[in-house]
Amino acid sequence: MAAAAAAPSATHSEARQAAQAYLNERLANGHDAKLARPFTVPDINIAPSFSSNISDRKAVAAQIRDACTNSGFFHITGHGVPKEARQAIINAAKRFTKELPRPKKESLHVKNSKYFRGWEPADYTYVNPGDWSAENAAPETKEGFNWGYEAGLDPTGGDGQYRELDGEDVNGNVWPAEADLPGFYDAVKQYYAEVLQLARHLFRLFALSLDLPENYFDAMTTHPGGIARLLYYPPAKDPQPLDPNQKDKEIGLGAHSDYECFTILLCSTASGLEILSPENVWVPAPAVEESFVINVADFLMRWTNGVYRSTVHRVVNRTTNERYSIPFFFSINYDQTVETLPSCITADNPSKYPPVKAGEYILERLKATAKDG
Ligand SMILES: O=C(O)CCC(=O)C(=O)O
Ligand SMILES: [Fe+2]
Repeated sequence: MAAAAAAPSATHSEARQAAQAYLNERLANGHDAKLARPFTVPDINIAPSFSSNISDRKAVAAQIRDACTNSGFFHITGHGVPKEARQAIINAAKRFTKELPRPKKESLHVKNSKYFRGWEPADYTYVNPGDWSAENAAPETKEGFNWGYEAGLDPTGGDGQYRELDGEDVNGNVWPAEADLPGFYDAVKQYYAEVLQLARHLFRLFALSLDLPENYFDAMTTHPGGIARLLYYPPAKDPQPLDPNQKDKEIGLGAHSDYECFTILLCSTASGLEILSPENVWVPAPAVEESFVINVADFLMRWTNGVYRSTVHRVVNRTTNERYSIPFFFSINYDQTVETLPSCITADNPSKYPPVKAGEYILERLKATAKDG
């Protein structure tokens, strides 16, 4: 059953504690893990998935299933998102970071948003959320700007039913004034429209990959959650090569797993993203030209009863170059309550999770990473 009308939601603490426990467990264990096969981030050309022939679409879906049950990360090429839109959003990230004066950024400060939208300064988040009050707590080096879905960014025009993370009939986005950053909103809109439609397409492939009808998620993504961020990582002051025995001091973004269903990530430069293998080794995600990185996030892991893997990752800029990235975290309609997907329940793997409303789960996870959360 996908939608459960009167089903109770999971408690907030369940969402928070399960996620923290998972992260702790992943960071602490794994040295003895025996892998059935190498941990890889495969390249998947999804061009055949746009074919009218179902067997072509199923062939791509099979590759996605393989990646999601192994590393939980893959690259896609053949996605059809134009180069101009990708360049324009990287440029928008640079302009927001470098051209918007500090007082204008302050007026968009994320601390003023109960939905975590707006400007997130570098010292606002900590490498290990939870220890931010400890004396030696290290701030992350990244700076960012967050926004979410709004019907005006959706090429379908939406269905008029968007609800915020807490179910409110409002939209929590905040934007710089057009006069302060001319053309910024347009670049965001052009890119967001592209990745939103790509995400809906990918969800159809996820459905096939999970032995569900291809349109299984369509009605759940008519006014979906879709938080995106412009991220800036400053050059390393003291660049250090990746070394499992050394403790990195300059962490751009601390170890975490993403919260929603899956992430579509665009990066300006090759290096920086590192993925934690089951043996507890940080593996650099290799850059693939023209590609996006796709990774499974926690809500989908939960929804698939753990069949699909949400994998811990972090970002360390080990170069003296600036790094920009644009993650897009795709969710379903925030007001949708879900139960474990039927194709992921077997006699050996009974449902592990109670029903949960998408927005409530994600809001709780966002609160847990914030300073005052
Ligand atoms: O900047 C990146 O490459 C990854 C960002 C990321 O993991 C996140 O924002 O969750
Ligand atoms: Fe992430």
